[in-house]
Amino acid sequence: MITRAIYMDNNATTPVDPVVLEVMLPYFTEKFGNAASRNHAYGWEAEEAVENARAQIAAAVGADPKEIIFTSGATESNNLALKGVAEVYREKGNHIITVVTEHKCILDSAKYLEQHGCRITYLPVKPDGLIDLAELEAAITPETVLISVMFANNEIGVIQPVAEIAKIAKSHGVLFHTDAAQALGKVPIDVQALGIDLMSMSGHKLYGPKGIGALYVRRKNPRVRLEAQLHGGGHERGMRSGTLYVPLIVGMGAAAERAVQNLEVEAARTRKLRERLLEQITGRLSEVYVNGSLEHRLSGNLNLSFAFVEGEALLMGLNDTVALSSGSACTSASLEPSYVLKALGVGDELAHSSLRFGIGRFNTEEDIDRTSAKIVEVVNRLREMSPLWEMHQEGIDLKQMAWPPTDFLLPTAHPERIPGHAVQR
Ligand SMILES: Cc1ncc(COP(=O)(O)O)c(C=O)c1O
Repeated sequence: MITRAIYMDNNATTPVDPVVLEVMLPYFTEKFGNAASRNHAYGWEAEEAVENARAQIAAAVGADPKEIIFTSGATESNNLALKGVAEVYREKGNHIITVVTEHKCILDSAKYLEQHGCRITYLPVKPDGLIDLAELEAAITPETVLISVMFANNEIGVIQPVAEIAKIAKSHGVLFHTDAAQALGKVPIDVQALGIDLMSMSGHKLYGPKGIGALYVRRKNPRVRLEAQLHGGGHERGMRSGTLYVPLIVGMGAAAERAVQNLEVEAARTRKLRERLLEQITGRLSEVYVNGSLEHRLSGNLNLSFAFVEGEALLMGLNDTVALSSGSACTSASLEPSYVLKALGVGDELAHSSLRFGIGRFNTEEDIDRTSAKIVEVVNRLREMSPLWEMHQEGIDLKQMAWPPTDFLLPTAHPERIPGHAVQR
């Protein structure tokens, strides 16, 4: 019998919760109507299900149901937010501010807009992954129409100061968009209290299905206007045409409702699991570093660099036991080190030696114990094969040598940058 590896890559995607699947199933079979069919019960039934899901999502984030637009996922929501705002507000200005550590779908949308007459400011981040609010404010000009800063990062889980960003944006009359694909269901979100104008969400990050997402678009104070990016039957108040995928919408609604109901308890549980994992790993291995702030972070996320070990080799040694991502493989098919880790100032070698742990709803203490035991075993085995590790153990100062390259897997390339967060033992 093949035993499946533990799944601990919940920032990449989450399994559909069986309770959510149960709610979705009838909409694939007997309740198959088109939500836009106004002439018969099949259509009415589908429309009712869509509106129920819209209300569930709105309630999960403190919005009005009319402010929720269904899309195919956070990628589409982010494209619609950036391009939709840029087109409508062009008369006011053409400047957008975002951050270097955003998801590629924000960065690539920004790049596209740059090719079409927009000016984009890409804010840097501090070594802990947070933006500098003074730098944000200084970047605003009379031409600025939008600030887009992600709620929580997909690689390092770092949570940005969203309420403060919104306040700055509002005081300058600039719209504020946040990509909350990773945050929804893990961090309490109230778009009114936080002052968010547009917010992207995704079904498959919160134990709902893939291929479905939503965009929150504020209707009052201010009323945000958007240029549609998909034209057709005028669905979703004309902002996103296309026949609604009812089963997925129903699934996302149920998933959002369930995620926020159990939010506090689940966040505390996953935080404890993360602490257990970190303690077990750093208690038994030296030269392990935490990437990004531990304080301002999603409870289930951990991103670690293991000096003197190559991340891909580490993953290969682990993948019969646990499914994780590395800081080099997750961004693209190439083995470029993660641009997010590089933005924190992590050297190439330590970025290449990083692993992302995404602890989720179905992980247990036993998963943590098995994962840490295997990591310790594989890291020790790989380090034993490394001549650099041997030299390091003998106390040879590798920095003083002409060979190897100066920052080659040296812990000194990385620590001290995050006081209190670099775990060195
Ligand atoms: C922060 C963030 N934004 C956007 C996306 C894209 O979401 P989707 O897969 O729903 O298009 C992801 C998923 O990887 C993400 O983590």
